[in-house]
Amino acid sequence: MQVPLIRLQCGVNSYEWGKKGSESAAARFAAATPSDNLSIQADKPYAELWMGTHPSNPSKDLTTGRTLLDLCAENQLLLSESVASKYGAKLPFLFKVLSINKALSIQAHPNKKLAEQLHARDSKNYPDDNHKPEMAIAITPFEGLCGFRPLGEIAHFLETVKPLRTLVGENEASQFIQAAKQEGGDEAAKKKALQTAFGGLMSSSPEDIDRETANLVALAKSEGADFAAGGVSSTKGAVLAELVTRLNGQFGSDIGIFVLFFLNFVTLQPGEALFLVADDIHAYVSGDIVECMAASDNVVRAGLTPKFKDVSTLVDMLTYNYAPIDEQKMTPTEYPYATLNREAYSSGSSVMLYDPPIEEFSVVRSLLRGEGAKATFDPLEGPSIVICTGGKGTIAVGPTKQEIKEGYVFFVGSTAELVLESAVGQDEEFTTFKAFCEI
Ligand SMILES: NNC(=O)[C@@H](O)[C@H](O)[C@H](O)COP(=O)(O)O
Ligand SMILES: [Zn+2]
Repeated sequence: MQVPLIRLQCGVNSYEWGKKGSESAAARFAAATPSDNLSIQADKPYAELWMGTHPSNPSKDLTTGRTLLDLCAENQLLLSESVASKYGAKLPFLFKVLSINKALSIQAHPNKKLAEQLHARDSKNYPDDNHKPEMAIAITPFEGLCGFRPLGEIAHFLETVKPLRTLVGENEASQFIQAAKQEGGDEAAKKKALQTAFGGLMSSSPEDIDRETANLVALAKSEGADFAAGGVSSTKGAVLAELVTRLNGQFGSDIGIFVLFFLNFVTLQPGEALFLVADDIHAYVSGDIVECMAASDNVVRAGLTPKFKDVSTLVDMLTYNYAPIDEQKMTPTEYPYATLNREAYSSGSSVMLYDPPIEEFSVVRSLLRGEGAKATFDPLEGPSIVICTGGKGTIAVGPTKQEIKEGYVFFVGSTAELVLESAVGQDEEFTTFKAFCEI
């Protein structure tokens, strides 16, 4: 049976935070594939390229115009028996490119049980009954807020940033500081103190938020590097001052600006990654990323957004885990199921695996450097989606070979032996990301 290699036409969402026009990688990548309903407008934001079978923006077979969802429903072998029997006749993951001009919402994604409840209660705002653990891999330098800071850092900010302490509340702040400074101590009590302090912040009135935002921005502008008493080792005062003024410029007076002091500020260089389990609080701030997640579009938001906010649900659902920045990052490993040819080895090409601790997806990034560098992938018992984010080459499955360039997206059916070959110059790179599920 001929295993299919299907060129996909993928949709792009224009959320307000997306980069504008052709500055957006999501727009450029979408425009690389012929489409009768996409013409990039210079002043329009293009936030997310969606690759997959999610019904909100299903990818289509470029040749026939049929959705990948329909093709998988018709022939579950495209997914493999094991994947289709566990996840149904659709991809278990949703694969995206995000191009971020201004901060995404302060958000978390509900776990499976909560997703079912929210979907049953409010399917308009919660379109799926599925969890949404997600992984982000930087294509360009990326900034994000991910997970609660170590408690000592939050205590430092409550002691040194008066507008923050005012919004949290004097009692909640001092109880938190006391709990945070206890050596050892009861972990559950510390998380409870964190939830009380964070809940105090998030229940601030609009008048208080307006007043204290003005005070916070004035301090950030006047104190600069001395802001927040110089900050903490992971986020210096000058960085915080710049972030406060930047977010204020993007959103005006907003409780999300104060959440900065509770969450780790993470920067990723291209190829670095982070993984967020369900119920982990985060807000991406800038950069272009590849993102992969379980098949769901459930977002619980609480700030930095014009969209529907559900603050009480967010405060109640969070794990209140806290950890240093490095524990938020993922370390890729060499992918053992790809064979590089001599050109690829000698040019320093790489095939790296990003493998989060969940079943629905993993991602492989291939960097093939110079003409003729080639990677041959062992067949997978499951579906894959491949996107080229830089350079050009060919993609082949058995006797079927096609050209692939920046922005091209392909679906690769189960049990395919996939071959990627570079067609770039000596010192250039042919970069692809492949999301897949194999159980
Ligand atoms: N962390 N990234 C994600 O979860 C993306 O997949 C979501 O689609 C975005 O968060 C959506 O952000 P807004 O709701 O527009 O603020
Ligand atoms: Zn998210």
